Amino acid sequence: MRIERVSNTVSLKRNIESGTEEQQKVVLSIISDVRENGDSALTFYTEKFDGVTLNDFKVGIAEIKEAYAKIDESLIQTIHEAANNIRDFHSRQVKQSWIDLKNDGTILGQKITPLDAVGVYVPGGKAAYPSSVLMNVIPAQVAGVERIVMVTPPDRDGKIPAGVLVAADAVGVDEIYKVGGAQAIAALAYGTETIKGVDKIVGPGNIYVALAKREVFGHVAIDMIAGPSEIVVLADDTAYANEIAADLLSQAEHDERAASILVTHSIRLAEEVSQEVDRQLQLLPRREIAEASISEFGFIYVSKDIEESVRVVNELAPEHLEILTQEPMELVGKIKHAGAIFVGRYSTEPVGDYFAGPNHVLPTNGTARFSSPLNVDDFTKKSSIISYSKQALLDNGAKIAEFARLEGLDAHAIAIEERLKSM
Ligand SMILES: NC(=O)c1ccc[n+]([C@@H]2O[C@H](COP(=O)([O-])OP(=O)(O)OC[C@H]3O[C@@H](n4cnc5c(N)ncnc54)[C@H](O)[C@@H]3O)[C@@H](O)[C@H]2O)c1
Ligand SMILES: N[C@H](CO)Cc1c[nH]c[nH+]1
Ligand SMILES: [Zn+2]
Repeated sequence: MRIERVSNTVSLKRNIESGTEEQQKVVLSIISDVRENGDSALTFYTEKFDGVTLNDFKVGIAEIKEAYAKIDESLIQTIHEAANNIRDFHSRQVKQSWIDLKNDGTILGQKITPLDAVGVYVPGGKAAYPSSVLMNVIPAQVAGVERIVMVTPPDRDGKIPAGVLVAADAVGVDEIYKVGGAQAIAALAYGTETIKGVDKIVGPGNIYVALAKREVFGHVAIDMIAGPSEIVVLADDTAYANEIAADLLSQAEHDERAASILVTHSIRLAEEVSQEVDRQLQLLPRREIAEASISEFGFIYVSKDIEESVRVVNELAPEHLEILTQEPMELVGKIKHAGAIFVGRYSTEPVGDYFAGPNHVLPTNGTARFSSPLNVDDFTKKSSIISYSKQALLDNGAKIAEFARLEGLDAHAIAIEERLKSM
């Protein structure tokens, strides 16, 4: 793994969300085809990209039963346990509607309402992600969303991976369609004969999914454009090279464009981790993916001291940050930008991917500077409540009318003045 000794420009940005011109064209034409031809376009693109002809996209009870038969009972229990942890964590994010009664009788407030219908995209091309089912569905349920629709691409046998179906069933998703890619996003946004449209689409996916989400944004809401996984490890001399290497590779195996970075002021650790990464790489089943990711987007940044390490981490604004130093908790306050912060040796990143409770759908590509992990608020919206009292209008009406005239909006002012006349 490449070691860099202090460079001034550190960035994780990979500018992949815009895709190539060709990919943009493909996505636009898929979306317009689905808008025009509905289910028959879904059939066409499922044949073309997933290599299977489906007469019915909806997953039935028989398929779910079949899935259960393929998964060990202990694993089903683990899925339930993870779901409980995720539900517990997200329950703490729930915000209440509120009202404020002023002395003059005015009532101001904020009403929080769950979205009516949400579409969850579960990626299914290179790997199956039962954990992503839990991470996307549970916060929507906690928010109170009534209709949750899951879409995911079928395999060449026209099936959905058993783990994905079991996870969906474990949390009570009952509307599941075997369709993936840009065509699934278009169906969720605009609806087809089989799939009724939703209000918001969440969930990660490849470049076709990301471009399609960006394209339908405005007609429906989206959560974020989540790019390939990223991990930054901030470590000092007390950390273990073999553990850091394993953690770096845990994200590298997701995608050829994943980014795995170590930031440390220990040259000894940098050299040991570099060798360990090369050694452990050879043992991985998904070696080709991890190798491509490490060689193109992975590096070790050797800083002057721990302060510089912290500065570099904030500049990177990574999706995942692990702090592996002697007193890791002491550094947490200094981290301004990171999607999820894993503190100390026992908080290896996969603990968060699967089980601890916080969401694993996180901002990537430096967007942790201004955005947050997927959370319950993503599935609600707020309405303001204004109930002005007679006294409040008497006290403030003239000022408001004057303000309206500053904008040249006489009808606004008159709406106030008509009332003041009769008071
Ligand atoms: N951020 C997270 O929480 C998180 C979680 C899980 C996965 N991921 C990421 O999601 C991504 C999943 O990507 P994936 O490809 O494995 O699955 P995917 O489900 O996103 O994409 C598969 C679909 O892409 C479409 N497609 C493939 N080739 C195409 C082409 N040439 N033209 C048009 N459409 C085409 C097909 O319809 C196919 O069904 C990975 O980058 C992974 O790292 C992120
Ligand atoms: N690390 C991924 C998000 O970047 C999420 C995931 C799902 N399964 C394993 N990992
Ligand atoms: Zn992961």
